[in-house]
Amino acid sequence: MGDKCEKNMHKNVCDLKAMVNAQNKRIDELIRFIREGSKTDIPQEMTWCTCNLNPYLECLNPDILYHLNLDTKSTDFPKVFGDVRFVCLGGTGARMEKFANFIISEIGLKLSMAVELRNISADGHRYALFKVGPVLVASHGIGGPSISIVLHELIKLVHHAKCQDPVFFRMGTCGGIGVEPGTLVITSQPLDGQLRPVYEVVVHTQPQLRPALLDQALAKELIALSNPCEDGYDTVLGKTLCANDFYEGQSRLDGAFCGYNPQKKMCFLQQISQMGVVNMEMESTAFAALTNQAGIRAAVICVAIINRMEGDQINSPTCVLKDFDQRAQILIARYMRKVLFKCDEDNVETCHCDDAPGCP
Ligand SMILES: O=P(O)(O)O[C@H]1O[C@H](CO)[C@@H](O)[C@H]1O
Ligand SMILES: O=c1cc[nH]c(=O)[nH]1
Repeated sequence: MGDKCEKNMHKNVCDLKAMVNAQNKRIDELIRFIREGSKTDIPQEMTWCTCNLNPYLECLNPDILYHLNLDTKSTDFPKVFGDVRFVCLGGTGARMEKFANFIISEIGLKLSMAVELRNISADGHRYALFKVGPVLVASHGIGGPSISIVLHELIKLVHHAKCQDPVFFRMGTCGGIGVEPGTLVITSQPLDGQLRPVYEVVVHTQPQLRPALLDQALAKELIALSNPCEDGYDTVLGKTLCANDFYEGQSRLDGAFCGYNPQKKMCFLQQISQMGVVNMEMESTAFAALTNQAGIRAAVICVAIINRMEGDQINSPTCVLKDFDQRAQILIARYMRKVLFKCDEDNVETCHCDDAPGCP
């Protein structure tokens, strides 16, 4: 009885503490708003501020990031992850491990020969997680629910680690809408299956529509880093349709079920193309909504592995798909070098690499 009472009291104290903290943060925000008023031209949703996060997090001691197999008691988050500046996500563990290896040389990081790249979350058996200096690399599986879970945990990770203004990327594959296979697509606006710029989360039976917003300046910065003549492929900016399914959800004719005909499919693809949609994939709305809610700058870069105007089946040879896979990685590496070494690709001699990790 005494124990139960104590537990209840502890919970009430925790709830009260969380409420007071949340209120204090709101008051701080209000004061800042009154002081700075319209001088502040940074949209609030694009400012990394932990005050947007769940106030109950402060009561968790330890906080267990179950799917990443990490907790704040056995890992010193600020020490291990505090230097993270980029968080890169993609569908599969194997692709993300390759990216982690690629980024080691791309950012001139010197890993001690004795230190092997290690999947930090291997024992969680859900997602892969690698750390390469200031770059955290994770897999997210397929679809909104899967990426949502790993994003909750990664956002908590960067929060607990006190990372400074981290930038998140989703790098993936997609079906192109009227673009050549191999084209790199940077998402300007993700749309859900109903063509709404939102991610729908059902809470207590009620659908909540969260704005699926990406950082437009970051998208433009990435486009500016592409070089179609040298790269040998196009990089385009456009809207992305985020489906909940690979087959019927993307109007394919090759799923196990299909309740429409080829004319209806083409009509749909043309309709979305006219709206400015250039590709389809399956995670961009969740990714944009969660990062936006946390005020984290984020971008989605996917390579088209098929032009859906011309077919449904992915029939490019594995070696071609491997080459396609590298394209988003190359662009993201350019961005990282630009940020870390403060240099333009065209003007390498003006680089300053004082705050770069293990700078050669
Ligand atoms: O290539 P990745 O990043 O895994 O993403 C795309 O590929 C999967 C479907 O094959 C979906 O998850 C889609 O979004
Ligand atoms: O057509 C495609 C290709 C990759 N990923 C998708 O979601 N759709």
